[in-house]
Amino acid sequence: MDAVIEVKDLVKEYIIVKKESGLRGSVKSLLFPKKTKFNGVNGISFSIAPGEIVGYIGPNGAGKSTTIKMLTGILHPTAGSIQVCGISPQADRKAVVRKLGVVFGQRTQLYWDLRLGESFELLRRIYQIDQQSYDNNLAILTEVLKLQDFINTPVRQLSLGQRMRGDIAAAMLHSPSILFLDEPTIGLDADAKHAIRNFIKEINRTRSVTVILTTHDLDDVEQLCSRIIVVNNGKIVEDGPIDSIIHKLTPHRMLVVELQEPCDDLTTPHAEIIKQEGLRIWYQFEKERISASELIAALSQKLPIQDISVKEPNVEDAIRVVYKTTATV
Ligand SMILES: Nc1ncnc2c1ncn2[C@@H]1O[C@H](COP(=O)(O)OP(=O)(O)OP(=O)(O)O)[C@@H](O)[C@H]1O
Repeated sequence: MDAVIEVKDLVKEYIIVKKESGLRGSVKSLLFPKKTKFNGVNGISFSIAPGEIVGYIGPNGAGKSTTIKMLTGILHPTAGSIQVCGISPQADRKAVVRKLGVVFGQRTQLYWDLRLGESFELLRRIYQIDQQSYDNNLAILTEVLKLQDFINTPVRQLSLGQRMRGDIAAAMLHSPSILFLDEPTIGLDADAKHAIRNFIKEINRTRSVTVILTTHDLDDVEQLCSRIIVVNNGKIVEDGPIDSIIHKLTPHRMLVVELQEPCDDLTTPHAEIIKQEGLRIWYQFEKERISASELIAALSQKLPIQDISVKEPNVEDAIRVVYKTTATV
């Protein structure tokens, strides 16, 4: 199937002014600024198929927002090419914007002084959405995002969770086929996160909306994304299905053993003890070298075991490995 987003060798160069220390340094930098070039995004390529939910993740300063801003036409790339539904955002931003819904968790596209419903109405006029599809969309969005209790509240009086639901509805009013979400659950309580995650799943399932999500909340990633693209220092360091990235990066599993009574020798040649608290011991083992059941059998021979559990590595364990190994690249 043809990609809805195709990015090739994307580069964004920023010019930064290096400040010298002290008052004299500050004055000197002001009069004779020392400019250096720096690539916030440094040669990124990927393609996204229709209906995918992709987590675009990476540590602070990795280049996520810079990429999203270029995809939505806010920033101009220094080099490389972008196609969104076959259109370049640089060549025809208006046409691309019609295909996109964009939500920046830290900012709002709603109007502070208007009621939420009035903000939507204003966006209807700006986007020139025909009345019937607007009415249909608003009815669905109001129900799924549970907006009815605050649709007549001025935007400035909305709580963060209500405002975020309003912003997501605003981004979906013109029925975009692609939704960019930048930190959509930041600062929200568990209920609001749940509502937003459900909504994302729902629009993806029922309308095949393609979703690109940047987030530091790995629960978002685990619950929503089938694929992750991990960026660091402006480059892609991993791209693929979550399960295979976890499998590749975390060859270890954990066996947690609870003993009936203290024992002198807890060691085994098959696993490493990485933590002990009272009668509870955490053994780390390589899943390629020994299976959990073989390790349990070996330990049962020598230890009086009360209880046992196996902990599988999750996306957080894998991401920690990526960030650690690419921090200084
Ligand atoms: N306008 C700018 N001028 C100069 N440098 C910039 C500018 N915007 C971003 N940068 C730098 O480019 C790099 C990538 O920034 P970007 O905002 O894309 O990161 P990010 O992955 O979105 O980070 P975060 O998770 O903190 O939001 C960072 O080193 C940042 O300091």
